Amino acid sequence: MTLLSIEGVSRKFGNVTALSDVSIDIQQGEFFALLGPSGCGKTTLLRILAGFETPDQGGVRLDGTDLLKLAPHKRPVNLMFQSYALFPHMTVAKNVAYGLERENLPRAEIKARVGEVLEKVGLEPMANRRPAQLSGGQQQRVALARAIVKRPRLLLLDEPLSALDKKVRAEMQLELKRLQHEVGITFVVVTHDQEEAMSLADRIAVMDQGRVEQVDAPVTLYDRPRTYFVADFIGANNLFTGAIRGGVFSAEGLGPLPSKATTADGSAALAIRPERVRLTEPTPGMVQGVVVDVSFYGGVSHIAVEVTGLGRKVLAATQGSARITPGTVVGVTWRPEDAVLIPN
Ligand SMILES: Nc1ncnc2c1ncn2[C@@H]1O[C@H](COP(=O)(O)OP(=O)(O)OP(=O)(O)O)[C@@H](O)[C@H]1O
Repeated sequence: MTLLSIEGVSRKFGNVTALSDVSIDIQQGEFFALLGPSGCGKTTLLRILAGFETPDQGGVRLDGTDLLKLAPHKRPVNLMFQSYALFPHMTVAKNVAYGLERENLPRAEIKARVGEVLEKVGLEPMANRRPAQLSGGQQQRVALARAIVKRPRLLLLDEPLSALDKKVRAEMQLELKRLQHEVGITFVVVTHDQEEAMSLADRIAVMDQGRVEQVDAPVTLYDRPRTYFVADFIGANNLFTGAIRGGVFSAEGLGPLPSKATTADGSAALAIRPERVRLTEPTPGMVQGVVVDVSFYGGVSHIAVEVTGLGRKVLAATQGSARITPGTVVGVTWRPEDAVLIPN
């Protein structure tokens, strides 16, 4: 069931186009991510949903009602900020109760709801502490508790984990996912960190320069990128530009490459993941190159091959430590079905 419909939203600031005809449907109960490089417009879109920004064109519906007509505080939407914005002089419990107290709910109900939420985020034993007496990860949980205690239909999270160090961040990712499942609230998270988006979200909208490039599940974005930008942005990839003629893809400077062309003739790109690249004995007609670097990253090895005629390296990845040394001349190939063709 669609909860949120973003329909043809555009926004300009002077001559900068922050959003250009953005349309996205977000499902009830979904963990959704807006992912893209700095300046792609994701924060602007989040601010439009929260009500701090208005689009020049387009509409936004939540549960079928026009969200843009509602003032920010009237929207069944909560925004969790990057900086947690906790009140330093209030206890954890007070911080969480604050939003409910402002709604003048009965004391008993506030107490029950705060207790329930603190238990969910594992902070009950710390209910009487002040934010300064908590770790970064615990402060994060308070912020989250404060956002979900009001039971919004939609929770917006702006780079929620960027202030945490790597280890705490990994823990909080799992925690966020678990909590989202448990409370069943639809989450929309903004991030420029693709690993974070991939590990958290059910679906991701990849954005670039104010446009939505692709909306899909993480695995689909990885395996079947539909645009050059997505193929390049999500994970490591080897990309070749060229053209499809008569069902065969030929790369500029290299000639035909293994692929199964199902798309029409015309200019296109070919993407092949490093883990799909096979390095073999070179045979005539095969793409060839010289191994220039072998790096072991605990579990996987990355092998860089300077490809003849390309003036550029191709990256291969293998499990374990690679039994190949720099200077070796190799053939570079892959199974045709592993190559992704992206028409221009
Ligand atoms: N209030 C504003 N006035 C002028 N330009 C703005 C304003 N807000 C955003 N922009 C511009 O609009 C574009 C999109 O900005 P936005 O903050 O939405 O991007 P972002 O993807 O969230 O980037 P970041 O990850 O750096 O926050 C940028 O070029 C930005 O400079």
